[in-house]
Amino acid sequence: MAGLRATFDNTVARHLSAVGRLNAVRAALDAAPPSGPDAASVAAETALAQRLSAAAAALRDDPGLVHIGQARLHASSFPVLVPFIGTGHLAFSHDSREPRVAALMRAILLRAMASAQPGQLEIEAVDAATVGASLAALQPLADARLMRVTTDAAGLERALAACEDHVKSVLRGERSTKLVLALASTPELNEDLRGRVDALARSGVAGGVHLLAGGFEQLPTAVTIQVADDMRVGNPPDAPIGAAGLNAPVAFDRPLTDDYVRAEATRVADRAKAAAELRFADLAPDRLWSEDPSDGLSTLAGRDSQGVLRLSFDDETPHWLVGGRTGGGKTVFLLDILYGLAARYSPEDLALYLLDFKEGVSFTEFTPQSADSTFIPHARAVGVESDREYGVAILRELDAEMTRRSVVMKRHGVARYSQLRGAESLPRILCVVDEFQVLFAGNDKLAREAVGLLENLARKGRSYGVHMILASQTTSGIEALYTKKDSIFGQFPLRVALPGATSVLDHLNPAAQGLRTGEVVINADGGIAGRDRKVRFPNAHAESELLYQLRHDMWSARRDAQPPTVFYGYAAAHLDEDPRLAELTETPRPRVLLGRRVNAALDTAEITLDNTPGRHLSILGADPTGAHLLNAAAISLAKQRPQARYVVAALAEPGLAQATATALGEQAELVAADDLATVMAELTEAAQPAFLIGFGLDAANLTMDGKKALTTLLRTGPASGVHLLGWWRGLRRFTDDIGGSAGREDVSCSVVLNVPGNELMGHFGQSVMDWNPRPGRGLLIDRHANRHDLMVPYTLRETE
Ligand SMILES: Nc1ncnc2c1ncn2[C@@H]1O[C@H](COP(=O)(O)OP(=O)(O)OP(=O)(O)O)[C@@H](O)[C@H]1O
Repeated sequence: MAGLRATFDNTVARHLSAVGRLNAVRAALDAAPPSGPDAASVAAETALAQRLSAAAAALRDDPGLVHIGQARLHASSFPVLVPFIGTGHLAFSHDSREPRVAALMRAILLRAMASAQPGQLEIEAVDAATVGASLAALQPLADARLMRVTTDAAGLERALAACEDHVKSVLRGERSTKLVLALASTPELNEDLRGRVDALARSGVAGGVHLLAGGFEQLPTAVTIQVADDMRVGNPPDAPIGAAGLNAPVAFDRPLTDDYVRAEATRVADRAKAAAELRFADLAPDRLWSEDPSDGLSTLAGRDSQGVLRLSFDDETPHWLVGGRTGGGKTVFLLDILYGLAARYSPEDLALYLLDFKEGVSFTEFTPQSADSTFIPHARAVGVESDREYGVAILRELDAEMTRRSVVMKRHGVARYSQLRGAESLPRILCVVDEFQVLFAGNDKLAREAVGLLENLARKGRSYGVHMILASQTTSGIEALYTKKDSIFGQFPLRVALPGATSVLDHLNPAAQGLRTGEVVINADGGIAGRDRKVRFPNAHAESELLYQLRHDMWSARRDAQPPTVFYGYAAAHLDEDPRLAELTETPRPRVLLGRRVNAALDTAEITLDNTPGRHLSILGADPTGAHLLNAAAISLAKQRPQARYVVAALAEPGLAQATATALGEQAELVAADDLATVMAELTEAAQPAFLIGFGLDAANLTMDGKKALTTLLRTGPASGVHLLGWWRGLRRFTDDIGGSAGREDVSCSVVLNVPGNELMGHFGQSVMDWNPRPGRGLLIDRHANRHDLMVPYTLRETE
């Protein structure tokens, strides 16, 4: 209300001032003799013209007045200023087909834009008769989105609608910016359109809209400029100063050259662009971690002419959906948001779970690196080029966290996260999944689980302070969500459309068309048309020093925040990095460390070799990783069973087999292929703790006796501490060697490498059907524990 009153008062004051000025001009002119260039009247006119010139000079810098030319009074002349922005409208009797009108309009628009505060003025222009040519020199303003030029009837309608919206929002006190409707030349105006133009003219000044209208003899409350050989300026017909107008011919100013107009327009556009920019430095608050997450998380997303846009994760907009083509700025936008949030909320109040898959954003930024061991202390888990399994594991973790929170909330008798904050300060959780559609790839059991988890998180997350950003660069990615379960889509009211986004907004909403790098459309109404705000967001990449500084500041203030668990999908895993290795001590129930499990904890993939039947390990598949696994297994065993006998059969990868024997030390024996059967029988017979480590057992040329020695060892060995760890490069040979399905339970642990799931089912059952072999991954199957885990097998470094 106060805003409206101030605007009204201001308008009245300006109006009165303009009236005063015009009356002064009129009085001076009326005082001059109407004609007769006698000496006395020439002297009087000259004096008058001088006074008017002085007055005009004093007013020249008033941005509300525009200079249109020199009025001639017989032998003298004075500048003519007419009120415009903030006070009234200007109409010309001719449209922009008249070159003098076109030139004057260009000059007036340029001056108006140049003297407006950045972001305070926009131009809607219509030029049908010259198809935009009369305003072409102002193109830099159009490029900078300060001016929109349309050339047809549909464009005129849209421009009128934009002006009407503008008036309404100014009258409602929602904005105070100005809009110029420049009708350089209009298509044929029917009664309805003409009525709308008149209505805008009548309400426009109070509503912040000013008309610059070519081809209008009459326009409510406008000063009309009659273009004839000698131009005359008329008053608004209903203005209190009368209808006589300025009774003097006015010579137009010499037109500005197109080059000059273009250069000035470029300068104005650049200035506006710089002023509309939100800097990365503006994202962080003055004081780190000073905001309270009880009612939601919020941060700055960008800026437009209306000012800065703040976005939230709260009950209204609990989750966001982000789309944009590759190179559209998704990484930068997400960095802006995540750094903005991390700078506002402490790690006790905000926990980040960040997942990226191969084709999109990388969250390495948040993790400790070899060159820089700092990290963002809010990050709890980060998946860089993750496997789907890791993504689903994190979603499971978050789902379990919601269950935990529901128990805590019940205990405190509250139903919402915000109420819980009074009793317990659990952090709000933000989980970002970039290229989330990867989770659905394959349409298998894992995909179905992912859909179920996402739906649950989307539906219930807001109550438990768990929020999500799902991002995708492809239409099919976004549509995948819709086709999976449209109920998920509805849980994402906040849509973020970056350049190239096609299906994030409603399909009838064209707002994301033509977006440029650094621009984003935000729509908090599920993407419906008309609820968009287009802002520019800071380029975090261009401010790497600030980024570095902020990360270091947060890291220094981290208190006891631990580094995140990080899963680098592309990285190999090594036994010597496993903290468990150092903890191993002598035991009759040794654990075999094999790799890193691809789960939320990223813990060790291991099996225990105790004396229950079947405790042997088979490694299956031609992938040479099999040899590396045997090496890791042997080294972990040697620490726990130093007194046992170790026999190494080097039937494949002899170099690694030899290196393994060497690593085992003195107690290791290498056995030749021909002696294998004998040694197996001997180990079974001796019934002393022993491990047979077979590299390439498929190459063993076993006779019937040899096969028997093997199956006997498998069946009876574990009871006396005799275990086989063998690598078969083919599944068929392995199943034959163990006696087919009859021997199935005799080897209860396996690591499958490059053997596809459909081939495994015969031996391992339906549950392994979806196993999809890929480099650097294995499937650890423990029949006794009835589990199978995806793992990254331990391998030796290339230099080892
Ligand atoms: N706000 C911005 N202002 C100016 N340039 C920007 C802005 N945001 C991004 N860019 C530029 O656009 C390019 C692409 O940005 P970004 O890496 O974020 O895209 P992306 O969509 O994540 O692409 P990809 O998926 O291929 O990694 C970068 O060179 C970046 O500097």
